[in-house]
Amino acid sequence: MALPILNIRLDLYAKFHASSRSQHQLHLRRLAGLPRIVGTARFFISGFMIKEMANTEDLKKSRYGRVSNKRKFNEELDLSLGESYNTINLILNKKSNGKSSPTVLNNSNNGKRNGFSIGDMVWAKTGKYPLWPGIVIVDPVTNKFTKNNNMVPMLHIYYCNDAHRRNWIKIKQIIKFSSKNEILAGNQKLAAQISRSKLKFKWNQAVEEAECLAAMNKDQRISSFFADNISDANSTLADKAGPSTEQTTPNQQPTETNYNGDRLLDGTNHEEKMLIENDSKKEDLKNHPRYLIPELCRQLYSKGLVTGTGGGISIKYNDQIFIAPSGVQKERIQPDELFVQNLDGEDIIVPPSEKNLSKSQCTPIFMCSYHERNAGAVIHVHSSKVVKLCLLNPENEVKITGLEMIKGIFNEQTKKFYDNDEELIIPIIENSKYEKDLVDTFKMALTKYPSTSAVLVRNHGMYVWGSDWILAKTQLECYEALFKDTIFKKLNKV
Ligand SMILES: CSC[C@@H](O)[C@@H](O)C(=O)COP(=O)(O)O
Ligand SMILES: [Zn+2]
Repeated sequence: MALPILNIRLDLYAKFHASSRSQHQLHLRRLAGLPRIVGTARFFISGFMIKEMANTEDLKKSRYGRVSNKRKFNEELDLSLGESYNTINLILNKKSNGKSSPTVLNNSNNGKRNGFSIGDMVWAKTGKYPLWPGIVIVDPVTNKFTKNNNMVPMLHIYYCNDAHRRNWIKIKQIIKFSSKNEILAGNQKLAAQISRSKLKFKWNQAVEEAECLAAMNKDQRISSFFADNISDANSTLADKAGPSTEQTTPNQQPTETNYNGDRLLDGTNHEEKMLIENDSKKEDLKNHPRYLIPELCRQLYSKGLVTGTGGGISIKYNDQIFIAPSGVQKERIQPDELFVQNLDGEDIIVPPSEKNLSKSQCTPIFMCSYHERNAGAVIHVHSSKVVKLCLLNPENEVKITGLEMIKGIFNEQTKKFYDNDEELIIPIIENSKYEKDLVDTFKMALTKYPSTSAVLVRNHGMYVWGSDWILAKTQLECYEALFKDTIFKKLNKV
């Protein structure tokens, strides 16, 4: 089984890349050759998966209320809360409520639709499946928990004991959750359907899970639900499909008949299909800044670029600016420790108050990059290569020629990547006591060097940005390689 799974994953990954049309990715393939780039990113993604798989063991041991893997617990919880901000109008108190969850700062209405709101336990009826328990949670793709489909109100439901599956359901097919005894007592048809259903065992487990979840408050419920379902997603691939298999992907809704045969039209069998769906959902989640920032910080730390609490990252996501906390070990950042603000600098979500965190001191520079350069992500690193290069280069700019990696740098003025025979000029600004005091000279450098995608700060490090986090990261890698070779050239006068 290991090989087919691996192939499906690599295939998914290849599809992900093939569908990417962004200019810089095409360019990078040209620059470095597809295998190398794919290899690097594959390493990144497979590393993530290996970690997830390793975590699964811990999670499996602990169903309900017994979350043994705190990191995964928090990641899942925080993502749902973070993403919910845009549209759900969730009221959460600005003050600490004593729970470890990020605080959504929003004072709009009560976020109910036909009496349902995020975190509500429900019974949902879909297709031929028996009434199935689930939770109302936002769709991670659209950030909404409710929508209209041809004027018909729908809710987005995640199902219990169904491998983290979800779909949109008409509200008229949903009722408030009640216990197993109550629902069966009032519904003889359901009792009969369950007794002869192949899904009987799975349904009973789902109900058991739902009853445990129903006893929790909404925050605990959502986090516990995701913690358990991650383990399910990895451990029950051979299970029969549950209720969500009719329309597991919001935009593309497979019909029931897709799942009736052993082998589907695209050549995959039922188990493979389930695996692909699970993986593609994880793909959505992995590209969320709540996952990306901690993950990228760990990678940068391992390269010595954000050590001793220095450096940081910010990513823009649907006009929300995610920012790492200040003065913490950057390789240990948890998803709930991120700050989220809008482009005007107003806080949207802040970490739990008991964590006593403050926003990165680099925030003014991050914001400057968003406003002045329409960046999608900004990375600040304390690069020893930058420090050395600035020592060897007292001018207020560094010029680099004749190196292949120049092709990985995007010229912000021409909107094209450099060619390797072009001269790359990167501005250097002087360091200051506080990061915020760099803003004026940083801005001046942006004006003076409209082509640049990085600013070096003497004796300190650099800021590098890109239209998205991938370009910010790959340019950082190219700059680091260029600086290493330029230092060598300067030292050896070649
Ligand atoms: C080692 S202290 C470094 C800080 O002064 C600053 O330069 C920095 O890069 C990190 O700022 P932070 O506020 O932790 O995000
Ligand atoms: Zn710094």
